[in-house]
Amino acid sequence: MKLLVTGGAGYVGSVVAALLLDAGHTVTVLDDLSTGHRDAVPPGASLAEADLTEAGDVLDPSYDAVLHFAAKSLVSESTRDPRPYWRTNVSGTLALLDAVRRHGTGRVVLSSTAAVYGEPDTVPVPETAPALATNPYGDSKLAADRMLESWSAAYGIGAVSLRYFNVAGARGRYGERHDPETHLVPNLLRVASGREEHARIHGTDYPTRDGSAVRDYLHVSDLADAHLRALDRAQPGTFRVYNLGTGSGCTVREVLDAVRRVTGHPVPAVAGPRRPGDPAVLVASNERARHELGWEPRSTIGDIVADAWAFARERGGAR
Ligand SMILES: NC(=O)c1ccc[n+]([C@@H]2O[C@H](COP(=O)([O-])OP(=O)(O)OC[C@H]3O[C@@H](n4cnc5c(N)ncnc54)[C@H](O)[C@@H]3O)[C@@H](O)[C@H]2O)c1
Ligand SMILES: O=c1ccn([C@@H]2O[C@H](COP(=O)(O)OP(=O)(O)O[C@H]3O[C@H](CO)[C@H](O)[C@H](O)[C@H]3O)[C@@H](O)[C@H]2O)c(=O)[nH]1
Repeated sequence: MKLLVTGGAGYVGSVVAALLLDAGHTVTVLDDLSTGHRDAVPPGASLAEADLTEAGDVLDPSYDAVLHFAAKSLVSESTRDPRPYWRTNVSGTLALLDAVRRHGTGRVVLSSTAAVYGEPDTVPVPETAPALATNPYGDSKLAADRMLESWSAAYGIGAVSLRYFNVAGARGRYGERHDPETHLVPNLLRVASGREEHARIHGTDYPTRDGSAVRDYLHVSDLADAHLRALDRAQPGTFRVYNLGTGSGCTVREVLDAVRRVTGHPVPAVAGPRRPGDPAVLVASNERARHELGWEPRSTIGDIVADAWAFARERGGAR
């Protein structure tokens, strides 16, 4: 297939773009390089350095599908300064979907997020859980999700929304390079590599087995595999949502233990207050993705940390 990958210079988009190329697809990356990196675009893909609002100039009728990763995605930043979130995640998605309609692109796969569920009552969280986002990031991603649903119903697009839980790990030379970095695994590895003195545990008074928050950490390679399956199964005029996670969670302290074990470094950590807006427990129910996509996540938290550590060392971040 001929594919447009928005956000393909970013973390998840670059991993998926590399896998799509390996599978024999033709890939154009549309990215403004605001949080992505030119050298993260896999060789073999062409780069259109453009804003999402310029998607109409990049897409043309020869494309079979769009995989849409480009977004602003930091929860706390979205609370402090929501405008870029509505602009990129909603206006940008609208411009992209306008281009999709105009050029008759048949399929769209959207990166969505567990943040659309806010603080869910039911854990593991099924796709049928109420979407009650609790911050502008989640609200804006939910709006994009609903936009795509309406596009599918009205214009016959085969559409899939993949709601990721916590993505981590690396695939070879493709991994997480955010600045600032807020995610747990790369933050812990910065301490292991001697670039930071100590890690921070955001909250130790959650009602969980050790008091720290529980998340469902999914290897980025398992996540990428789900995209190829979703792309393959998208049916004209159908919109389908899938939660993507392993179905079980780790506490922050358990991830810290995995990092100490894998790296062999002590990784000192200090306990701090909860980060505002963080739910206690977020774990995916992945039954729908297993049954309908034939998807099975394979990696453990140990594999995730080992691959992220190899990536960090390759980039010269280790002592
Ligand atoms: N990383 C996670 O844990 C996680 C979890 C849930 C959902 N997601 C979703 O996955 C997607 C990718 O996340 P990521 O972690 O790879 O983020 P990232 O910041 O690494 O990648 C986003 C990419 O989009 C590009 N971009 C941003 N705004 C743009 C614009 N207006 N026009 C063109 N390009 C633009 C950036 O330059 C970057 O390359 C996002 O949609 C995010 O909401 C990520
Ligand atoms: O240095 C750190 C970083 C994180 N945490 C904790 O570790 C857990 C995971 O935090 P991350 O920042 O790695 O990930 P989030 O769960 O906050 O965010 C992820 O899940 C969200 C859904 O709620 C969004 O989808 C978002 O894009 C995605 O990165 C949280 O309990 C957080 O408080 C720490 O204790 N110390």
